[in-house]
Amino acid sequence: MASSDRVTFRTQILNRHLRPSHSHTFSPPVSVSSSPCLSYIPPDLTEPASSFDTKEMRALLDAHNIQDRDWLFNLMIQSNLFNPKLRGHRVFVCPDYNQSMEQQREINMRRIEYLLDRGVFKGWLTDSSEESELRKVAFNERGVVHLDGACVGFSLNLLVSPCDGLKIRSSYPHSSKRQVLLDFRGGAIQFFGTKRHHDKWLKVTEDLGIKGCFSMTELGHGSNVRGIETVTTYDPHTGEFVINTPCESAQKYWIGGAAKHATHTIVFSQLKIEGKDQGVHAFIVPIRDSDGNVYPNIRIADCGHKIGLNGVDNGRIWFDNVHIPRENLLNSVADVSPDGQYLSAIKDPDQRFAAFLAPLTSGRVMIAVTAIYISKIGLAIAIRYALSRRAFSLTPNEPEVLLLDYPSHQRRLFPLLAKTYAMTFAGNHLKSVYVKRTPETNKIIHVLSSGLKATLTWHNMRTLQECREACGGQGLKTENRVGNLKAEFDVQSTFEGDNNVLMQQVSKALLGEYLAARKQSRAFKGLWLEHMNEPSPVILPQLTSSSLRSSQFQTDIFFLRERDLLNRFVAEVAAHQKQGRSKEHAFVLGHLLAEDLGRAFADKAILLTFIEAEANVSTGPLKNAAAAREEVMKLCSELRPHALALVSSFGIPGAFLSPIAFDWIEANSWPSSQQVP
Ligand SMILES: Cc1cc2nc3c(=O)[nH]c(=O)nc-3n(C[C@H](O)[C@H](O)[C@H](O)COP(=O)(O)OP(=O)(O)OC[C@H]3O[C@@H](n4cnc5c(N)ncnc54)[C@H](O)[C@@H]3O)c2cc1C
Repeated sequence: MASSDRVTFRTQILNRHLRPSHSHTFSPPVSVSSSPCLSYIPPDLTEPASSFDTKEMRALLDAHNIQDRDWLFNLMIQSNLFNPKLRGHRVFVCPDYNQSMEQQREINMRRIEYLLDRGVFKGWLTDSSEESELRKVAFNERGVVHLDGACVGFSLNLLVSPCDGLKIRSSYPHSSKRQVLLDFRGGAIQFFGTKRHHDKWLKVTEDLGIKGCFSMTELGHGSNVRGIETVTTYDPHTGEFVINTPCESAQKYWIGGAAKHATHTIVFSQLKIEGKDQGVHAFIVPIRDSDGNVYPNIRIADCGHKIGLNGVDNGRIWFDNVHIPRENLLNSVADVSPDGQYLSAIKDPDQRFAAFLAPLTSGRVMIAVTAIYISKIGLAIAIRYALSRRAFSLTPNEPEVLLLDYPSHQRRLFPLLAKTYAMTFAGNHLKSVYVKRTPETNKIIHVLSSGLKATLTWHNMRTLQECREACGGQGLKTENRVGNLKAEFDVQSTFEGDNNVLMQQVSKALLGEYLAARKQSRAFKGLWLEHMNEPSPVILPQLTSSSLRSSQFQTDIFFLRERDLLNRFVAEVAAHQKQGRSKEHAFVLGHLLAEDLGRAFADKAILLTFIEAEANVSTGPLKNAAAAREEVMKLCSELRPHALALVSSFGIPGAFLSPIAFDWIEANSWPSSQQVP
């Protein structure tokens, strides 16, 4: 077709679209007569009378700062920035899903400023009391519930604390916009700095006088923080550090807040003093002026559009011999004197690195607990939908069956609901040990937050996928949120410590304690391994419904699993050592067992915290698959009458269902008690 013909052809098509001929116009029917297919009765979703009070249940689940959470929500619904919507006499806030990436980034900033003006971030960085920390967590949870990724923007990235990118590794704080900007991801300044940094930087950051970001990851090194290639040297003549990106793989990558808004960053870099490499250290580096102009010798590029979390402006940064004052070294673990001497009380580089990264747990704590809130959103949506949607009649001319009355639908959603309920208590426990942290509890917080972050975020993604499918085609609509939540929160399994790498850290810590206790012939202490001091639990061959539901049985089986994995790992490595094949096989085994052991630890932690929270937990894992299925269906039918009240408070009444059971039922790989050493 000649180009002029093509133009004519296109013009005709456009013309037809814009001015449709009469014959192509869709005319709605003049009147819609009543017909059976229109006798749809909307579901009655008023809160049902149930055997428990949903307000009390919410208090139990949220556990703290209930009024603060409601106060924050009220602030949000008073501003159009949060897109409030009235539906059925209730106000909801949700993101505007039609915004471009640029619009999402800008509105996030304006939301943060709006909340800042109303005192939401008061004391965010300057008040480290237990109450203040719990308030922060509550705000994060509340924000996440209502804003999807935009809230991540609000909640995790903007404030300079250790939460947005905190990967532990591996560790940098995970990222929401608030966390990035206000927290410098995970309170890096609080944790890595000393008084001189606290006095100078915390208040101004809290007031958004400067906006921080957290530059740990590089193009070439993510989980492996020790391998980063940015290099910093010290010039005693000027009293300045000089930061350099020596090669392309050393460019900082994924830095939340860097692409547009951040004025300062914390750069993680190798420190070289007089030619000697002293390992990874952190420095405060100004990158932009308050008008947004990037400083000389710094180059910044945008990471571009992502599958989710587009309210966060992730960027790449290169440093070309950038000079900063000596005082900008965050010196909690090591310092450099004006004449260029490297000073640290910790001589061993491995220990120094561990001490350096140890405080970066807040991001993981925050991610673990918010993941549970996201699961709650998905479940509330899917279960409410299943109480309104009908499909197929069992007998002709009878009403169609509610989705939630199908046993298969119950089997899909209720175990996830029950697990989410149980995991809430694990999350609450994690928060409480975190806010009460002392140097002695650092190790258990590291292990617990790693195991729970991985387990809860994996659970969240699995839950959202099931909820999406349970809503059928409606699950695909962005405004129904579930699909969008999948995209926004998928990254939780990667940042703040990749889940698989975190599980390796958990198993490494458990094995370390196991080997030390065995070598020194001492009792197990810490890391919740004290059960190993007792004789191995014996699982009875005949399991009944009541024994399955007893908390004794459930704890026994979890203890047994952990004991079995530890014993097996050590025995197998020893056997390979004998055969002179130690290293490679230990490496392979370590990797294969690491995740199992990490999961075993996290499941045990969830169960124990659940039991502690609920006096009479029952139900449990089954070895016999047929009996297991029967038991699960029984439990589902017990849960069914309460389903709506449950999602209204995100809980289940009493304690008749132990969610963890379902994992066990599905996994037929459990060794019999006879096989356990
Ligand atoms: C949206 C987003 C925001 C981010 N924000 C920030 C930020 O603000 N600041 C910042 O510094 N970083 C940030 N990051 C980076 C993030 O922390 C890293 O992506 C993460 O640590 C993983 O590193 P990586 O991408 O290099 O993956 P890799 O480390 O390359 O891992 C890739 C895969 O290999 C596996 N793997 C790696 N090592 C091992 C091993 N030893 N054994 C077995 N398997 C292994 C992992 O499990 C993973 O599946 C962000 C990332 C994203 C996506």
